[in-house]
Amino acid sequence: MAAQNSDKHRIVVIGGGPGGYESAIAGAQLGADVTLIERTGIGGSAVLTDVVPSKALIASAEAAVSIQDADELGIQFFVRDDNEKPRRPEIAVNLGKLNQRLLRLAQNQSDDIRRQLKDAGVRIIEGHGRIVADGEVAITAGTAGEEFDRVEYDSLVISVGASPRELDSAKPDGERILTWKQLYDLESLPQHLIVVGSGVTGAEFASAYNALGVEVTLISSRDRVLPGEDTDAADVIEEVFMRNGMNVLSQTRAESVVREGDEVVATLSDGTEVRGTHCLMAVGSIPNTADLGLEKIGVKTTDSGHIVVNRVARTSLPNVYAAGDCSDFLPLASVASTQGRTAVFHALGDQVHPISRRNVASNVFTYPEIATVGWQEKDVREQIRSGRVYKLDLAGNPRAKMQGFRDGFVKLIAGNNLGTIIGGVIVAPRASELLLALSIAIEQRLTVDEIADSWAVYPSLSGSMVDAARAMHRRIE
Ligand SMILES: Cc1cc2nc3c(=O)[nH]c(=O)nc-3n(C[C@H](O)[C@H](O)[C@H](O)COP(=O)(O)OP(=O)(O)OC[C@H]3O[C@@H](n4cnc5c(N)ncnc54)[C@H](O)[C@@H]3O)c2cc1C
Ligand SMILES: NC(=O)c1ccc[n+]([C@@H]2O[C@H](COP(=O)([O-])OP(=O)(O)OC[C@H]3O[C@@H](n4cnc5c(N)ncnc54)[C@H](O)[C@@H]3O)[C@@H](O)[C@H]2O)c1
Repeated sequence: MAAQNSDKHRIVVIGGGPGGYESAIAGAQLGADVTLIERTGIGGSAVLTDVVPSKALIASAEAAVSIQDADELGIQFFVRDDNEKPRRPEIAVNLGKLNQRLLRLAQNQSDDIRRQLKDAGVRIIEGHGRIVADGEVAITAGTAGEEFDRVEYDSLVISVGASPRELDSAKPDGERILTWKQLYDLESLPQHLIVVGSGVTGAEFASAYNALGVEVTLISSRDRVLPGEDTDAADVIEEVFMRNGMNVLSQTRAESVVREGDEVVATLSDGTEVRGTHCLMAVGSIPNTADLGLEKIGVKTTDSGHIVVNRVARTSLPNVYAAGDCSDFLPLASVASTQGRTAVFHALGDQVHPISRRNVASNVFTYPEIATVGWQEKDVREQIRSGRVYKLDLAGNPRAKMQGFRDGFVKLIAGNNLGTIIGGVIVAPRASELLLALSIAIEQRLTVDEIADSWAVYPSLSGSMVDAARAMHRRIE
């Protein structure tokens, strides 16, 4: 049994991703005795295989886009041949080097988090945690290995994340048929990448590989890509994808994906075959809750295996919390860490702000990006929330023109009466950096007139938010 200090509140955290490490650090900060159990690597999938490497890949893709777009801004690249004649240079993507950089970044971040946990006084145990009784977790070497330790808890935080969903008819082989975690093993760019699934994961990778010069076919089971996003925003992204030569196949499912030598063959629901050199399966995730012993203590889960939590991340048991992708809240790294902190504050009797699903900000890192917060136009149209909507295209924004940005918009959603901002969508390069103003407006219940009276720099993309707010002004009767 690990040496715990039973004079203190003992918190055990299973899983070392954003949900887990944030809760562990918060617990230690508040004076608890904290043990964190992690079976793969500190930082979790978020740091090691999902958020960090994918966003670093997207940074490289953005560099490639800047090179492609430079010509329009009058910047040309050339080399002189032996006769001093200018020629266009070849631009090559060294995927091996690029991937090494991403993995190095991920490992550095994991090391930083481990240091933070150690400095905070968190006990880290490497192994697979499994609940054996109310108040007790056993640790084994790997999922099927020998038990080598036990820890006791007053409060338990489960933050075990999720794993890529696999289809029996399209099993990843790690070489040609890949999950997003296996993409980083590629040494050179695929000639033709088939992406199955046009949710956020599929769309982000399709966008990035397309920008890196890869032929991409995106198989989307819905009417349009990104079915969960604002429809105007999804339309912009689909249009940009197609303009950039991506083959988008909508309203069709990949029934199977198999390997034929150096090719992969995806068979669609109508029997059509799509041939490529590689296939990325991006068909969603399943929570890692199956082999955790939840049934031993009666923690309630949904049919999909997600742990049911309330707004302070508490499960059906008063001393058990769940944070992140294994819970039935939103699968975002930012949400996981907020849930983790909230859980521990609640367990230790500190001040708690229950999380409001509606106010969570999110971003799709395609090119351009889609940043979203608050109520959406769909909610207004379906009369779930009353309000009015105004959309202003970026094409008229002076800064956008200067920078050569053609695609995108700002959409504000405001209450009918006072014009209080209740939601918004920004589609623009780096929209993620512009969204905070809208998040603050929503949290602080600012009105369109208060945004309209705020100063934006001229020229700036954020000026479009002020312009949209001005257009929404109504005379107060
Ligand atoms: C490709 C991709 C890109 C993404 N990009 C973004 C983004 O840009 N922004 C954003 O906000 N979100 C993004 N997400 C979502 C984000 O990755 C998740 O929401 C986040 O990882 C959730 O954190 P977590 O702590 O719940 O789980 P994880 O990060 O998955 O960590 C869980 C950890 O628990 C460990 N574990 C599991 N079971 C056990 C056990 N029994 N014992 C011990 N350890 C265990 C695992 O090894 C893992 O390390 C992305 C997701 C994907 C797939
Ligand atoms: N930038 C970010 O913050 C970011 C990035 C990636 C993921 N995420 C998080 O992860 C969540 C999950 O996103 P996701 O894209 O991984 O999964 P998802 O479940 O949202 O999307 C998977 C898509 O694949 C489709 N699909 C399933 N089987 C198919 C088949 N056989 N053929 C064709 N299509 C098929 C589904 O209809 C669905 O639209 C997101 O909601 C988001 O919260 C966030």
